[in-house]
Amino acid sequence: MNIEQLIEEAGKGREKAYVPYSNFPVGAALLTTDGKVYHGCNIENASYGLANCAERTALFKAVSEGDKQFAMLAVVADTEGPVSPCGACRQVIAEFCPKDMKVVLVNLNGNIKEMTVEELLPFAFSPEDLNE
Ligand SMILES: O=c1ccn([C@H]2C[C@H](O)[C@@H](CO)O2)c(=O)[nH]1
Ligand SMILES: [Zn+2]
Repeated sequence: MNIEQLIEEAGKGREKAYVPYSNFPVGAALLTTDGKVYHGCNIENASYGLANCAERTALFKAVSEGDKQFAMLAVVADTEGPVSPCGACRQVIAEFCPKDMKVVLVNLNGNIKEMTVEELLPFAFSPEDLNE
């Protein structure tokens, strides 16, 4: 699975978005090291603050199925430039994904920004910080 293919999968995730409040669908596709793809979409709620982003949906789906070895994440939304994941998602991405893993951020016009997990959240608070 290459970058372009994973971007296409993120688009499929976006089609499932439940966004009656923001009308801002976001899609994600999370590739495992053994080649499986988990799709994610944002899922909103009448209690607005309970919205779950596409990135966290994909990650939580994977972790809940026992997959925790990730190779790449793609995220797509209809933004002016490449979509920028929120702070909560950056923290969750940093929890589960290697620092040097590629995160591919795109919009519907084909603008692509490739970053690493560490670039997305420098100096992250991480599981190792809890070890004495
Ligand atoms: O990277 C992002 C940014 C925003 N959202 C969602 C949250 C909310 O449902 C909507 C508007 O913020 O977009 C995502 O899913 N991912
Ligand atoms: Zn988010």
